[in-house]
Amino acid sequence: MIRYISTRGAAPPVDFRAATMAGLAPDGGLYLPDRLPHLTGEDIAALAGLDYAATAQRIMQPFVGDAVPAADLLALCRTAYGRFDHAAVTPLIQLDGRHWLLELFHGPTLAFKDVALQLLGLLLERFLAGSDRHLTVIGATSGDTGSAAIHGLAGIDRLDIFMLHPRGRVSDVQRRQMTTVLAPNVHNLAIEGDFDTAQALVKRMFGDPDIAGRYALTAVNSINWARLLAQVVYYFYAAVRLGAPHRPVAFSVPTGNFGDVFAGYVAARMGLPIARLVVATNVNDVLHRALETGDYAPAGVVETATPSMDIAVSSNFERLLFEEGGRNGTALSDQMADFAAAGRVGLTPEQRGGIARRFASVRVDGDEMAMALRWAHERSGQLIDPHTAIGLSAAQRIDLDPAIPIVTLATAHPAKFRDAVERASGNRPGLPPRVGDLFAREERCTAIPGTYDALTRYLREHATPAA
Ligand SMILES: N[C@@H](CCOP(=O)(O)O)C(=O)O
Repeated sequence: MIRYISTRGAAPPVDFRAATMAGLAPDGGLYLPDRLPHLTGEDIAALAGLDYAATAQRIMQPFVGDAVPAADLLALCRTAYGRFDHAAVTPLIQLDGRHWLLELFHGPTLAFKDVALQLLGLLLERFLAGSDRHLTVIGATSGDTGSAAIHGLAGIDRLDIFMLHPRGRVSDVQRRQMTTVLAPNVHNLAIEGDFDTAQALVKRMFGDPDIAGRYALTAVNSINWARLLAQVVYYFYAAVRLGAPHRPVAFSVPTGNFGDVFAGYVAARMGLPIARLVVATNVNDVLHRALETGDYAPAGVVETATPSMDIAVSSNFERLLFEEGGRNGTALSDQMADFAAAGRVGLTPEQRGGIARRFASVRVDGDEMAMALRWAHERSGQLIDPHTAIGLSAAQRIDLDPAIPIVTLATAHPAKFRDAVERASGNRPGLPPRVGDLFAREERCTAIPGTYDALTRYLREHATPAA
């Protein structure tokens, strides 16, 4: 059975249930499976006959093991993906002979995060039902994770969620999707600072014995392995529909925290013929620079029309460094300590070589994003969101055999970023029926300074201790 090990090598291996409920490993590392199951060409071809929920169960079961029996996992997937308003759950849209969009935004909060967080909510609810524990979910969001997590976890018994977003730096739709959920277990905190301020505060809490010892903390950001696992599924689902295993497919992924594209890497390592994974960044380009130069050196973040990607420190890059560094927890732990001390770290030749075999990267600025957005609109009559346009622009510029189809992950519905879409295209997307009365709903949110003291004070006043 698959066990979960920490990238930092100093935490005991655990099963899927424990890894999911913990979020982050106790040594500060990120959980990864101790081995990846391999799918043969025949296994992959057999996925063609399955719908989305059945594909999800088939891909995830080896990772989940007996933490959830097969029939139950399938039922959870049917419930989670039954909440999407497209029969294909994640439909593929063709733009031209080569370019495709994989629409991941048909869930309750109109972003790809729903694919994982609808299921994660159900998994946490099930795991809690079989225990006498209370969980405190603590998360940081630049807009999409927060709304998807809140919609996945609102109302769950014995679970509270504290979601930090950078005040004034998320779109009005993103904010309201969070702050209009008034369930008593939901706490929205608007902090002074940017997403990295919020993410650093959250990570610090996990390493603080005073806090982590008092509350059973868990994470719903992509540092939680279960988030990524659910995202591996749509790479298989899309590639099979485009001819895998007989034809390789490339993916272009707009990314900030490296979670979504790392899920594609996992799919490739499991045997899916992925010709290339394109890391598409906006001008906050730490990932592009790391891939180009081998120097992982976060810099200050500037505000852009693609706020979900306005991130300096990319949490899941640690997972890639672990995988491509020979899965050596001690070496990775030293590398991360150097990173913490110097604020930058050099990749080893082994890491650079491994990464170059699977990934390419493109930095896309605001004008290039707007051009891709307009191109998609002219080509398909469809508005795309600015993050998707970053991915599409990168896909158009990548040097790849033209016979290989390239799928851009359409990570959010354009209505989530109405102002930016209108600025780029002159067209304002309407709000889909799902969120039609969003602007008439009451909001609840607490503004706090972006300091550890302010956050822990709030938590002590509002969270439930573990025992
Ligand atoms: N873009 C994200 C930032 C957090 O990413 P996650 O995938 O680690 O949850 C957001 O929308 O909040």
